[in-house]
Amino acid sequence: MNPDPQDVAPDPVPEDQATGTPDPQDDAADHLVLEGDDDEVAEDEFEDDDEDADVDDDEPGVALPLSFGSSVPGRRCGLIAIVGRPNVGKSTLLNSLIGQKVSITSRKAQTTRHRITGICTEDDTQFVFVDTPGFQTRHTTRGTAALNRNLNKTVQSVLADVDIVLFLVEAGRFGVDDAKVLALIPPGKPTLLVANKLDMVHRRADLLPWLQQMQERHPFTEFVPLTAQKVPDARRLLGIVRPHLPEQDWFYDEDALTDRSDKFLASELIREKLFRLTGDELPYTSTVQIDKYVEEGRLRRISATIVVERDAHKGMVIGEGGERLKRIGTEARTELERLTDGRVFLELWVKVRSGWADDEQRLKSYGYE
Ligand SMILES: Nc1nc2c(ncn2[C@@H]2O[C@H](COP(=O)(O)OP(=O)(O)OP(=O)(O)O)[C@@H](O)[C@H]2O)c(=O)[nH]1
Repeated sequence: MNPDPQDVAPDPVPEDQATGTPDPQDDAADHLVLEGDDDEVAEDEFEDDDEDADVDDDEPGVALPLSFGSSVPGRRCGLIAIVGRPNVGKSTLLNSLIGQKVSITSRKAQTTRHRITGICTEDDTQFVFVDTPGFQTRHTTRGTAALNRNLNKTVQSVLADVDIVLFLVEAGRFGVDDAKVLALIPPGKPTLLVANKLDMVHRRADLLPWLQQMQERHPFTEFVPLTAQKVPDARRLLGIVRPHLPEQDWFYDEDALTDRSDKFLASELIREKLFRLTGDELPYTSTVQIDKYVEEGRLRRISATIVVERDAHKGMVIGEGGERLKRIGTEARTELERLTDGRVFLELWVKVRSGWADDEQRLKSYGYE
């Protein structure tokens, strides 16, 4: 949804001209556009996205956590990949592992450049699950060999970075699709053989010859039969994974992030920057609405509106000469780029909507039920 043309200044104001003078008369939006490396990226850089010219494709998985090396005694934190052929139960396992936690607070987010699919913090350990593109995609369009090669390369580089791999198969089965995934796991990488859908196996003893064959295929670190749908079963895995994660401080807050949608994540991040950078001045009734969220390859075009209750609040958000709005946008964009491992084009608006918090219709349009 685009901002209502009635409410919005007709011409986008470039970042360096973002106005700091809120219009007291109406709820016209003040507007800021952020793209690429702050001032350095010109609009036309985005024309040739398809060729990924402005995305560093050679290193999708090389970055280490920014907090790499720092350590809090007794704490562990690391990256985990869940891989397996389609339909083997990866999402089910992830859901059972991370449960229903949904709050994000990135107060001390020090993230990897990988796409995070879920985080679980248990006692002294933070488990960070990362996406492996290609195997997470349920319906890939019929690809060319080059595309497949590229996907495989991406998967391999992600797998090279993680601390441990959970290789999911259906207990008692191993087909061509499974073999293709297994072949991508780098030699020497700690890998658990997770035999899922154990509930479908009638006689456990039948698994023994199969297990023997599996051990001949790959030097698995451990064999874990389970039913991913059963939460205690899944969570037993955490204890097995834990010793494989390095001793270092957590990358995220204890109650951090989930696999909520990227759009939700974007609004939460902007909201977080908004409140952090306005301190106690801004009432908590202010909110952020995502008007547009478009993915174009690894570029995301995001348009968001900060909705405040009074003109005075609008001034606080914009700051002198637009400085504060610029900082909110820059910080949100930078973090979104890290989290999505891509480029972000962020457009920010500020609008006054008196009493929006009491207006049911608007609450709905801002994503509150
Ligand atoms: N019986 C049984 N079914 C399971 C189990 N785990 C997952 N399933 C079912 O298997 C199907 C596929 O599960 P998903 O979690 O979507 O599998 P996925 O590997 O994420 O699939 P893709 O997204 O296609 O890669 C779903 O119908 C699940 O309900 C299990 O432990 N037992």
